[in-house]
Amino acid sequence: MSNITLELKNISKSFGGVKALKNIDLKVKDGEVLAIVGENGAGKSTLMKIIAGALQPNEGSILYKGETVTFNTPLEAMNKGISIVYQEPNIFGDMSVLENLFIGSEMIDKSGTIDWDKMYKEAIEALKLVKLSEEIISKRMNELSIGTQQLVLIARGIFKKCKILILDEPTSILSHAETETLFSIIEDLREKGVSILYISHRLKEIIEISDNIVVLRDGQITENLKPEEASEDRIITAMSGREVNMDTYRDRDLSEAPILIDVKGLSSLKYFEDVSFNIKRGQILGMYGLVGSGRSEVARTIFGDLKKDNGDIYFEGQKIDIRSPKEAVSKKIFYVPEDRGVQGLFGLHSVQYNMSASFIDIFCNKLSVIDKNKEENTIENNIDKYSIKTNNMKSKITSLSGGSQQKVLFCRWLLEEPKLLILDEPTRGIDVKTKAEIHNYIMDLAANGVSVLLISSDLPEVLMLSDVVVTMRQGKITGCINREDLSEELVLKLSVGLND
Ligand SMILES: Nc1ncnc2c1ncn2[C@@H]1O[C@H](COP(=O)(O)OP(=O)(O)OP(=O)(O)O)[C@@H](O)[C@H]1O
Repeated sequence: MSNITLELKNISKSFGGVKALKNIDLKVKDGEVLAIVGENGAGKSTLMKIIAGALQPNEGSILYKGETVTFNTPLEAMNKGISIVYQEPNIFGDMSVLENLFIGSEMIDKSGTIDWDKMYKEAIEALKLVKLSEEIISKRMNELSIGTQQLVLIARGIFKKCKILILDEPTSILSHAETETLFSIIEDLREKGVSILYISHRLKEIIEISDNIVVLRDGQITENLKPEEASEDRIITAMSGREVNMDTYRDRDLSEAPILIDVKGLSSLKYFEDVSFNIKRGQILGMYGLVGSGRSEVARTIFGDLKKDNGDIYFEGQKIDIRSPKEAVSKKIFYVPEDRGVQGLFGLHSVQYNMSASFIDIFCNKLSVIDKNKEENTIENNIDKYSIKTNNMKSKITSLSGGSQQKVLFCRWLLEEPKLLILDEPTRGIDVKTKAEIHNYIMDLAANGVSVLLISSDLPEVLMLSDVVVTMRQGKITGCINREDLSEELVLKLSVGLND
């Protein structure tokens, strides 16, 4: 058939003993939006990396526009019209948007020097495709929000003869408005005949935008669904092979619960100002705001990772002055950060090291010697409990799928029981089944008296788990809504300033 852009035949890929993909057959049509779903570690990213030339299969062949091809590098694939945009923006932060757009494919004039004028003109066109203004062209990438960085990378992927665009979990870091923009970009591309391969754990959006849904489980395709026949439950069952209970919130009466932490007029002037809220014992306080609203910085200040300029924090009724994360941890305030790659994980180390890094002393005997058996049994149990896909606990953390890395980080902070657990985007990149498990786990912790500060851009998650929601905008608190008054509309209005 002439309208098949890409065909994979019998593709397999192993990493050591892990068979990441087994005999994959897949066809992608012109202008098709094909969603790829699966649990963490199912093989989605590996499959996409093979199509984009970042990995080579052990077996099988790829036909692109009817011809058998081998891509040895992503640049080779990109030059043929296949681009990939990864989940975590792969940027050169100190370089300009212009430089990032052209890195590796700079334009050279007749005299052999870089033709900045020509590149600038093309950059304007490229940014138009993703609805970004040319004003950002000279800015450094790390001056932009993470969502805008992602859109710049999408612009880089599509503005030159793009035939296939692969998006690996694009919306997990995009704001509501940026997600809407992305969907309209996808619509434009579909009309131009560009095929989109779209990985996401957000099933609602998949049903909304895709033409077909392919379900991967343990490296194999288990189902091929049309969105009109694919309810969220059906997809989840296909992904996990069993039904998952997504119903989480349990009503609790917290009227008598004492206040654990009382934040009064807290400011860190570069990021936020005059922030006040309190969290009771066993209460989940959701903090919602657009990227850049100052939510993570509030969390980092409470954790002693950023310096406060003004305001007070009372913890268990006592005024405290936390000047380092170490002091916070000693008070049983734990923080699972947003950006696992930069802030959370030790990339050169094993799963074991990464899981026990913060609380190694709990495995020590009276002589302060690490009881290896105790440590390894605990790690093994967690790997099992959270279905972390890894060869074994000695594997390097970076060999795990994104979702499994996140689970390791989460487990690390639950080795000891916190009093206040700060979770910054706890389920970003986590599959629906594990997400439901983590939600249940958060509810269990709260039921046992742990207070939770939940920062999340996943509005349904915030609405489902929180007893109270605080909204932030441009470094200020714009609202505090009790559970009985919560609605998606109200939270969004307050976080974009429509209630001003
Ligand atoms: N470079 C690597 N070295 C060793 N194992 C790897 C490597 N890359 C992936 N794997 C393994 O291959 C399997 C599939 O991983 P992959 O990243 O493709 O999953 P995924 O479906 O994209 O998961 P997620 O949703 O968590 O991102 C996992 O078991 C993972 O640990």
